[in-house]
Amino acid sequence: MTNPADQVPWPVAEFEARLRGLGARYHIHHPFHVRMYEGSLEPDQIRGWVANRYYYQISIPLKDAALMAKCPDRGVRRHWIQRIIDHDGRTGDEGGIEAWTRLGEAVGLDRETIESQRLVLPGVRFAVDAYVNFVRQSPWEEGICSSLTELFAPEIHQQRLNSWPDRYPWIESAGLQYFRNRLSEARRDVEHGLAFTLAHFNTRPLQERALAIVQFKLDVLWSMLDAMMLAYVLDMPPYFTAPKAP
Ligand SMILES: O=C(O)c1cc(C(=O)O)c2c(n1)C(=O)C(=O)c1cc(C(=O)O)[nH]c1-2
Repeated sequence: MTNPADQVPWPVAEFEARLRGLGARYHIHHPFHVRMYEGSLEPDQIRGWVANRYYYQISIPLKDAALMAKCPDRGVRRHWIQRIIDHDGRTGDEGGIEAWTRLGEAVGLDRETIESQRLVLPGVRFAVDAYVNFVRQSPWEEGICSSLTELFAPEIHQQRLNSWPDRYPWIESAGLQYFRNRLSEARRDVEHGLAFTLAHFNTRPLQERALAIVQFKLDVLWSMLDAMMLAYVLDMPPYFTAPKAP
């Protein structure tokens, strides 16, 4: 039998604290990310990360467009459209995907290699696609909730800005502009996404659903780094044990 106390919604402050508590599982704690922060990654490992994360960057506007396409609320769309502009850019402000590509060039990748997606690992592709497909298939309100890992993103961008210049002095500082831009963009996005989630997910089952959605998104981010850890740190890229093609 369910306990009626389990059906009472958490007060908003407690719900918010539970959402924020999921930060303990953010990919900032993944061993690949810890190595990156500590400065112990080799240039090729940094290049692998940037080339793989490119796939996340180009998928985010597809995810945001899918959400907008089914959102009947004009006020929400007015907020959400800014996310697409942030990544795709406009004339005179080339946006996040271009800034990420410049980060790729600053770490020694050429544009063609990044844009070809040749270095994207299957595990990263599957994880990112799972996020886009989740938003395609779910109610738009759940799509908004799934962006809430961005609560924890300013800290991770700031950590990179603090550590990379000392630990990876071979990377030109101009290449880090993406992280600088995201500090304010992520804060603004999450203010809206969090206020919406706290108001909309207002019964206990909905609140529990919201926590499960954010956990799913944490799984996406963690799994991306698992694939990179295996390929670039543990030297076990896909098919490394498979017989060579004749
Ligand atoms: O570098 C990171 O660790 C990181 C994480 C996340 C995130 O938490 O999903 C995003 C970003 N960066 C990011 O730059 C970004 O534009 C972004 C958009 C979203 C989203 O779910 O809509 N997450 C993130």
